Amino acid sequence: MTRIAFIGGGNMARSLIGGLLATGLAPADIRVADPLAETRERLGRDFGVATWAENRLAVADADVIVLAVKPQAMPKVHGELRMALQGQRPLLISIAAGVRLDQLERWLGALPIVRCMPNTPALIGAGATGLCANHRVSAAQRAQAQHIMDAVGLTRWIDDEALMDTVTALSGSGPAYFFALVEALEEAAVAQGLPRETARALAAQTCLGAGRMLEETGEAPAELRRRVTSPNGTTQAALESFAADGLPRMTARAVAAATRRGAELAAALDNNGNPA
Ligand SMILES: NC(=O)C1=CN([C@@H]2O[C@H](COP(=O)(O)OP(=O)(O)OC[C@H]3O[C@@H](n4cnc5c(N)ncnc54)[C@H](OP(=O)(O)O)[C@@H]3O)[C@@H](O)[C@H]2O)C=CC1
Ligand SMILES: O=C(O)[C@@H]1CCC=N1
Repeated sequence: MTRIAFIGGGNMARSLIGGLLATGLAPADIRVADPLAETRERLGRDFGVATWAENRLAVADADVIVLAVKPQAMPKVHGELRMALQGQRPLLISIAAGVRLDQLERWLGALPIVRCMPNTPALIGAGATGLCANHRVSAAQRAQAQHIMDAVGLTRWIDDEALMDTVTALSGSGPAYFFALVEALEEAAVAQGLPRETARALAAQTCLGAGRMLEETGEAPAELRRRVTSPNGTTQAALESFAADGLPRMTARAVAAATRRGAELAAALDNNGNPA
């Protein structure tokens, strides 16, 4: 039995808790700390997990602690946890964007730490998570972290921590890019006269269908794209328009901006955990 304590009960904690419970983990093995009474009540109601207002109470006797707060909340959290964790040696899992392993060690002590970058589809078991461990993480703890993240979707270990900001920019933020594309497709179709509900349903199902084809056929995206694109047909007209408007360059710039932002979030915390 693994007791997992979540620090922060927001969007990502909800996604992970929902996914873990769906795989059979007992609600009694999950505890959550969040400052907001309303958030705690909702977690208790929706998932049947125990909640606390104080972080130190939630982490007592936890085997795994998941830090699920915004990077900006880290200074407060590490101040509260450092004392509480004296004499305890849990596995720490941080999902905070940008925050580096060396920073977490400096703030929380020489603990085994896995830095993860999941995404919100974890809520429906379709998450994608990159994981990166410090040298204190044992093989058993590595398996433990992977087990938790496997419960909510696909996992990949990232050996070079510097690439975790890239993972964040790709799959951490990525669901929002696809939602934005579905929104844009919906708007384009509505502008041409399609009823909104129909436009949204067709756009969303197309996104789902394309994703499932990638997964189920194992074909390269370029090959699947080629099969949709009849010579001189409608798809070719649209793809040429995308190319003329610089879709690959736009995408590369967006991913670079998100990657940079991850590093900035960490740099802002470098002053002993306090915002610079
Ligand atoms: N959202 C996403 O798609 C992803 C997010 N992440 C990372 O996950 C982390 C959480 O993001 P997300 O779930 O979206 O954020 P949320 O704001 O939804 O959740 C964070 C929660 O932590 C609570 N909190 C704030 N301060 C403390 C504290 N001192 N102790 C305990 N809890 C506290 C917040 O309460 P209150 O609201 O009252 O401040 C809030 O309920 C971030 O670091 C983010 O980078 C990673 C992958 C994907
Ligand atoms: O936008 C953010 O900073 C977080 C990290 C990845 C997804 N959401």
